[in-house]
Amino acid sequence: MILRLRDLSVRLGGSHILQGVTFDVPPAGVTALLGRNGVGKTTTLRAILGEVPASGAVEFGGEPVLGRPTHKLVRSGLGYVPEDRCVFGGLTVAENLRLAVRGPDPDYDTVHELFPELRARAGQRAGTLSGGQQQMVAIARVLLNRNRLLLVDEPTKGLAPAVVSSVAAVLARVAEHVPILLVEQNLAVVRRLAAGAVVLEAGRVAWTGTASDLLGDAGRTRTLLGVGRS
Ligand SMILES: Nc1ncnc2c1ncn2[C@@H]1O[C@H](COP(=O)(O)OP(=O)(O)OP(=O)(O)O)[C@@H](O)[C@H]1O
Repeated sequence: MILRLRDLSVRLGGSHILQGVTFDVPPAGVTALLGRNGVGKTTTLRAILGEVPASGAVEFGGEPVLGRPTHKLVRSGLGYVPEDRCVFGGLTVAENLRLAVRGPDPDYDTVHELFPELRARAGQRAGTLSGGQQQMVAIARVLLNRNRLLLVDEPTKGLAPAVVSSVAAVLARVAEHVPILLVEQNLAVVRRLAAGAVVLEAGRVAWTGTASDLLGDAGRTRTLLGVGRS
């Protein structure tokens, strides 16, 4: 397993947000982290990254990492694509990418192959890009560096269907080389990308299994996620 969470608990603002989250992420493919709004998916990613104080245990690549500073985790190969994308709107696409480079040998080949449009728009200010193009910048940024795991938070949120499909296609290609823990509300995207699924409910793991077992059972999907088949 590339990532193991054991009894992860987070208290924020007087609320017990994560109440003992335990699951594993295998070293290949996409694992979906699912659940209704507000169950603690983003908080789980942020706790793994050390962005919020947490108790319990997190093992990344076999090493205990809970409490390690975020920048050290990122440097050790944990890539994060946050939900709000966090591109620097006043800087160009090329500058946004350059700022993300960590090592001496950034992988621009992969980035240019996956995102030819970003090369064409290298001089455009990122703030003037569409939401989908900004998401591409956010994903491209982590791919410049070698990662052992990517945490990707709702990459298709707010995007038009055709753009959702291109983001999913890019993530499918990325997942051929690096495992992804993916928070995603769009179940068609989950069905297309994810092998495993972990469902949170009120700060706990309510279900784990294969994505096809989850999504192939309309009753289970409705009970756990509050939605019908998409
Ligand atoms: N810094 C904070 N202080 C207090 N409460 C917080 C804080 N951050 C998150 N929460 C609360 O923790 C709960 C879980 O939030 P989180 O963003 O992890 O949920 P989520 O499953 O990612 O939701 P969504 O699908 O809506 O993005 C929510 O009730 C949220 O309001």
